[in-house]
Amino acid sequence: MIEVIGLTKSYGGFLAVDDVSFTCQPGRVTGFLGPNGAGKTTTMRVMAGLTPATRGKITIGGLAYRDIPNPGRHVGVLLDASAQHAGRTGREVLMIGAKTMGLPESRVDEMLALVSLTPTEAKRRVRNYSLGMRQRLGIAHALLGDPSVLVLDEPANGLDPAGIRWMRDLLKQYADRGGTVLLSSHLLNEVELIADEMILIGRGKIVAQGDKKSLLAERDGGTLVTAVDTPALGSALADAGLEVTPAGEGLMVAATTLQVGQVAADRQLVLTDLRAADGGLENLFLELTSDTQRDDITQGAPA
Ligand SMILES: Nc1ncnc2c1ncn2[C@@H]1O[C@H](COP(=O)(O)OP(=O)(O)OP(=O)(O)O)[C@@H](O)[C@H]1O
Repeated sequence: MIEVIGLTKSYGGFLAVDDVSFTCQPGRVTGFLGPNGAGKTTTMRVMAGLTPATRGKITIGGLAYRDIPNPGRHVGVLLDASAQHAGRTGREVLMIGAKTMGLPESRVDEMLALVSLTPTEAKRRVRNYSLGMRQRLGIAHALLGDPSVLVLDEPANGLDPAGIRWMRDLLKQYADRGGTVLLSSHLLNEVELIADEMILIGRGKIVAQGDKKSLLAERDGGTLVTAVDTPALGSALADAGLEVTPAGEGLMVAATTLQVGQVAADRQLVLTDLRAADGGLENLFLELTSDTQRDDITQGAPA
């Protein structure tokens, strides 16, 4: 379990992360979402002991990262896939990791196979890797010590659609086996299918958090409906006391799909479309972060 407790990180007078608290549970994939510069990487850097917190703390399994013995055996971290030594081969990168953690060479081969880096690719120097290959190598490195917690910053960056699906399946299976996963992204649709829990951050502050279903359910979505005779349906819905507004070809109704379908059935009106207007997570994300976007450069300048 990862616990972030009242984390604040300032650079000079600039607050990059402002009193952030959340928990990542075992068996769940937690998506850490926010626009560019929201504070995701900063939070993860504190998590991995790379930068000290100004206030508050982060514990993993009850301990600060720096206090975990042989941390790679407990926490797999991928913060910047391009941060590897460019002159080393992929295999060498993993071999050094394995030696540091006291793992056998066979573990390196297992991980290379897991992330689909071929023996020929593994012998190539990292400087000649594509971004997608670097991400795969980074994921292999994070998984090397068979940790129970994974912290991944923008792991889908540079992966092609098949690669994104592969990663999604890998992380889901990892969580299904009881692992804790925290992954960040500034692109919602990338994590929408992976994450069970969502932490939305904007301008260093958490703007929403919870499981994906309840985040969506909290919204006053309404129903989008279209009929063969849409004007007749509009009158029927208004007669039933429901609030109706035109929306494209159809109508937006402040009611559930069941209520709308019932009115249509009572009047024997044929529907061509009936769906909950949840707006998708992308809209939720834009809505929740709209007033926390870094569009004010005078506030965005670190001291
Ligand atoms: N070492 C530093 N010194 C000064 N400011 C910093 C430093 N590191 C990060 N910041 C600032 O803190 C803010 C948050 O940055 P961070 O990298 O955590 O954002 P992010 O959410 O990961 O964004 P992105 O999606 O673009 O990666 C930014 O305004 C950034 O410029």
